[in-house]
Amino acid sequence: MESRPLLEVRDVSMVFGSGENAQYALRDVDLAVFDGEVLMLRGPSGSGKTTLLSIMGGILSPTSGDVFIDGHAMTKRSAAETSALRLQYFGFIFQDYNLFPTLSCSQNIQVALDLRGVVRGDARRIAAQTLQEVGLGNKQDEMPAKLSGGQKQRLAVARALAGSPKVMLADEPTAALDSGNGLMIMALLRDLAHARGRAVVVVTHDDRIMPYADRVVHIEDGRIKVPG
Ligand SMILES: Nc1ncnc2c1ncn2[C@@H]1O[C@H](COP(=O)(O)OP(=O)(O)OP(=O)(O)O)[C@@H](O)[C@H]1O
Repeated sequence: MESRPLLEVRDVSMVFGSGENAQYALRDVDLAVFDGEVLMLRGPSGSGKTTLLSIMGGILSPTSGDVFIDGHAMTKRSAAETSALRLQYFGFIFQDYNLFPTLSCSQNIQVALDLRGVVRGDARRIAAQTLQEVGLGNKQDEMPAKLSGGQKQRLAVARALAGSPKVMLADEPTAALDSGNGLMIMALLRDLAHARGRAVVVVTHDDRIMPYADRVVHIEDGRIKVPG
């Protein structure tokens, strides 16, 4: 039944340091992610989850192995080519929001669209629309400092959504939020996967959001743990 994965990690290993200080963060990892699913990555601290997420999105280049997005190799490319694929296919959400503090909510989204070559009038319109979608329609000109934690994360989600990513990668997106806000963020991400057929990968320690997972992958000591 399953078609070609949207994102595929093939035999990826990642070593930090060299010689006596070499440390394997990931070993021989294979993972396929399909459109329409929310995949959660779990595992103890230091097991390699963030490293894997960063490699999936082309933020880090693996020591060996390959990553494919929609059939395109992300690895063994120039930094400029990887960056272009990253912009075209991925959205990112982080625990600490990573907003631009000196820009308004709308401008935070518009700069992300500007990077993708969207012209200013369109960027303003898309920003307004995505803010509406995450329930911040009345905060367009507000500065991020004036928002609550939940609102800041919704703005970060809106910024990532605005680029219409095929894959959303989220690193502990609910860790700093109370339950209500955490569940609201997950509802937005699940809707992205289920209603719009995108893939969502979430690194999390947060038991409260586990009901939102379509699939859970466990990582230990840099390896995918096979169930059973
Ligand atoms: N830039 C780096 N330089 C050196 N070692 C690193 C680097 N990034 C990660 N590591 C090491 O790689 C291993 C995996 O780290 P990673 O952050 O991927 O784990 P994690 O599962 O996301 O942990 P946590 O749940 O605590 O965020 C750890 O031993 C970490 O110390």
